[in-house]
Amino acid sequence: MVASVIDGKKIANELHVEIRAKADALAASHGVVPGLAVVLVGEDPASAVYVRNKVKATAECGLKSFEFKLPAETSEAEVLGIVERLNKDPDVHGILVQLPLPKHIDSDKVLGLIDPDKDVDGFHPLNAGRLSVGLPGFVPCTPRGSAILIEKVQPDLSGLHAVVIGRSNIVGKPMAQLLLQKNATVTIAHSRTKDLPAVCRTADILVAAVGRPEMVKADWVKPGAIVIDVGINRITTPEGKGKLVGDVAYAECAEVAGAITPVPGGVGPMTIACLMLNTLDSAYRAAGATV
Ligand SMILES: Nc1nc(=O)c2c([nH]1)NC[C@@H]1CN(c3ccc(C(=O)N[C@@H](CCC(=O)O)C(=O)O)cc3)C=[N+]21
Repeated sequence: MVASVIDGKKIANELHVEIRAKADALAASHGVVPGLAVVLVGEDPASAVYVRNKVKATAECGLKSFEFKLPAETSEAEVLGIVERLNKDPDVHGILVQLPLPKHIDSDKVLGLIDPDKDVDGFHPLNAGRLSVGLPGFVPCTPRGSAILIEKVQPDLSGLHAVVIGRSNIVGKPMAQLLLQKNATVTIAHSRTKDLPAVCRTADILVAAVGRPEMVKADWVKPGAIVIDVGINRITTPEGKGKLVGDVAYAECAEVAGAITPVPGGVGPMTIACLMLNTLDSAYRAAGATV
């Protein structure tokens, strides 16, 4: 079997068009332009692309973008102060504090201070709790984007087994919650899972979110399975060139899977589209308008 390629970039661009229309409608009806504030502390080379793509997407979607680029030695108190200001700013509907933060800053403290109603990353414990009990709230962007991709291929997950490799608060856990909400039978696997390849082979839907380049091999994949690759790893090829690869050995797994996301061009662009979507939702809620 040769897998169909799930084109995350195309689906993300289609979402941008829909978001643009809804943002323009909100501006016309309520005079409100959805605003996203991004706080960056220090220089993380991997985040440069992310920030660039985010700025491009906000423009495409007709959203306002507020950038706060702070030096690595910025104190925790200063970052907390900025978050407090953004919490109060009516032009800001979404706040994203880019992770990882420098070691001298307690990220739990910073994330916990973000107004849950502006927490477009969905990282605040209140939003994590809302997701786990099925209340409306912000869903983290990467799992939300991955769920949209899965739905395009397979709208009905009841009776299907989903295996999520990775148990992070940012991807693995919320991904599992979303799949459960959609009636999949869900296994969360991780580094201590016994015979991980065998567990993965039972998956109708396999989501890899571990941050290990090309860890998932062809013989881990059930023939016909949907494979979602959340990993974005920068590696150096034997020829000394930089290259972006996922957590899935793409070429060999594409020969076994039914559908698979590429890296780049898969989950990454969907993460950004969902950040736009969460910001749009937030602005609609703040304006008391219905999407
Ligand atoms: N508070 C917070 N929220 C985040 O969501 C967050 C974060 N911190 N810190 C950094 C990571 C990383 N991340 C990416 C999202 C999209 C692409 C992306 O668009 N990738 C494209 C292009 C990749 C490329 O060409 O380098 C793709 O996969 O096709 C990459 C990386 C979000 N993160």
